[in-house]
Amino acid sequence: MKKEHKDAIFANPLDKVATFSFDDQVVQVFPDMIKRSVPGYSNMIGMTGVIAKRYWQPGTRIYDLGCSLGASTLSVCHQISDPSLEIVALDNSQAMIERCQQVFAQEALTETGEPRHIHLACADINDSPIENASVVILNFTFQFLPLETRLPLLKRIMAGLAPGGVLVLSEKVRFDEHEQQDTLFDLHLDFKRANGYSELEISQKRAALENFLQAESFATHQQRFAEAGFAESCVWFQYLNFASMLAIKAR
Ligand SMILES: Nc1ncnc2c1ncn2[C@@H]1O[C@H](C[S@+](CC[C@H]([NH3+])C(=O)[O-])CC(=O)[O-])[C@@H](O)[C@H]1O
Ligand SMILES: O=C(O)C(=O)Cc1ccccc1
Repeated sequence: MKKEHKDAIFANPLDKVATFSFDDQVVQVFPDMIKRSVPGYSNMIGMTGVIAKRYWQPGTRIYDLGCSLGASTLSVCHQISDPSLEIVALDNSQAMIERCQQVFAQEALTETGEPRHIHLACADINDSPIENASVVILNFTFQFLPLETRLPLLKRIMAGLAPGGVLVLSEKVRFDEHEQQDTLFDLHLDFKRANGYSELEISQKRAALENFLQAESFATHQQRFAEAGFAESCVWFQYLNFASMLAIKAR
């Protein structure tokens, strides 16, 4: 395994903070960055595999949309040992896909050491077919999609899911009540400080994410799930302003 590098991307003053990009530099430090930035990340990833095990229907696929370095796919592989399982893992960052390919070659193996059936591709999830799925995972990806593409994507996911299938959606969320928003937002900054990020790193990253990561409220997510045709949705995890939801298609 390649050594995991510490995230210091925003540690030095930048003349101009460019919009965040999932480039080579981010790929190098991504596991460290996401663990130190997203409260509850490991819990949500770990439980994603457990949820997948309950909802996966043999003969159908699992989709990991915005797979980055494949953490959700690996969680699924740890929980579902059936070698017939087919996973489609997509990301539109070529740098992520190249590194993810190495991770899967080393870690995504069956009990007998064979490679798992994973279709890994560099693709925009907004123009990729979603077919014959029983589990669709969007772990911290939906928040980066342009707002107007969010409902159309959920409708395509709904259409590609088998009856009784599930969507796992993990996101940064925002709150309509100002006090709650301020409290949980400030505590997230404290979470980052406690994980060793400096004020400069925090403020430069915040500038880089402005208008790029657009968090929405639980109410907005719930309304959209219903509009896309999901029979049921719920929040199954929340840690500060990060949460994971399930949306289930009727049987
Ligand atoms: N339109 C798009 N099409 C495909 N990929 C996209 C698109 N937009 C963004 N991405 C990809 O979505 C990923 C988001 S990271 C996901 C973490 C992973 N799920 C994890 O649980 O470890 C979360 C984060 O960095 O906060 C990046 O790899 C982008 O390239
Ligand atoms: O760092 C933040 O403030 C976040 O919202 C999470 C995040 C984590 C990794 C890449 C981009 C955003």
